[in-house]
Amino acid sequence: MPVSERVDDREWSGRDRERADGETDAPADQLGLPINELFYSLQGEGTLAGVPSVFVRTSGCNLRCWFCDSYHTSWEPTHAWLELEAILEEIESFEADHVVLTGGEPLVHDDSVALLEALADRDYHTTIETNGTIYRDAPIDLASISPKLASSTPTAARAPEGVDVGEWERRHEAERVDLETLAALVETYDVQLKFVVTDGDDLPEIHALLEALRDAAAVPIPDDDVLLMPEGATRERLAETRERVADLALEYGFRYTPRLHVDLWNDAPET
Ligand SMILES: C[S@@+](CC[C@H](N)C(=O)[O-])C[C@H]1O[C@@H](n2cnc3c(N)ncnc32)[C@H](O)[C@@H]1O
Ligand SMILES: Nc1nc2[nH]cc(C(=O)O)c2c(=O)[nH]1
Ligand code: SF4
Ligand SMILES: [Mg+2]
Repeated sequence: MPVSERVDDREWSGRDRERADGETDAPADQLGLPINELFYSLQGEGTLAGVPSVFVRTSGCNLRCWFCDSYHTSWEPTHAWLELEAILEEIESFEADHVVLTGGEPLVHDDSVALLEALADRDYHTTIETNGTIYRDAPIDLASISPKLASSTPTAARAPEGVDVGEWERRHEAERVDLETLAALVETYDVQLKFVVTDGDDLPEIHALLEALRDAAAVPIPDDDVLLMPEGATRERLAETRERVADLALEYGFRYTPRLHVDLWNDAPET
């Protein structure tokens, strides 16, 4: 049965809820993670686009992008809490060399490190999809960092349908960029910086962020590691944004990344 269809049989304790918001982690006595879905697909984004990979999607995020294409890991987190051994068993049931750990924000969870260590022991290539606000020391082959721009911040006028953004406008805005953390990530790991772009208004902020990060980091950050990704969780929306974003990549000399999985399977779960 797909993990996303399993019902978490534990009560939603206060602690679970906190964890889903990304503030605490799993019970100290068991290694495990809140898993929203676990599936086999083609990497749809970034420099490894097209590579068959197992995706492990943790639940819970410290941010709330208005456009989040994984609503059930951020705005309304749902999950089955799986022990590490069960997660590894499920991963190993697929024929894949690549594992992508994503979320939600996978780095809010202490046990993401234990999972990455277990995957490295088994010789998997690991990619982590992260918003770049949390640093952890772990065996990561590619840190796929997607720093969040001002255009991601939820407001009363720009929120998922039926959602009251409440304190999240302030909280998201306060936490979405942490230069020191970004610098530590780029100094430690092979990285790609994957910006979600809607239109040309996003470019000055990308340039300013890159300039500040290049000042803060002790390693060079070539433009080749900077990718512009069109905003859009559906084929319909991508049809509006992708050509504009491709033109911006050409104009400014950054890479463009498609969202292959959206082209192929639209917004279907487990793709
Ligand atoms: C759901 S996030 C999970 C990982 C992490 N929280 C992050 O934001 O990088 C996975 C990727 O999808 C991107 N993403 C989310 N919603 C999107 C949308 N509507 N259009 C384009 N990219 C989106 C994120 O920027 C990130 O690169
Ligand atoms: N196919 C596919 N590729 C992806 N690359 C990053 C994803 C993510 O949600 O982090 C993702 C995803 O959800 N599906
Ligand atoms: S940081 Fe990632 S998971 Fe969190 S709300 Fe934004 S896109 Fe969604
Ligand atoms: Mg996705």
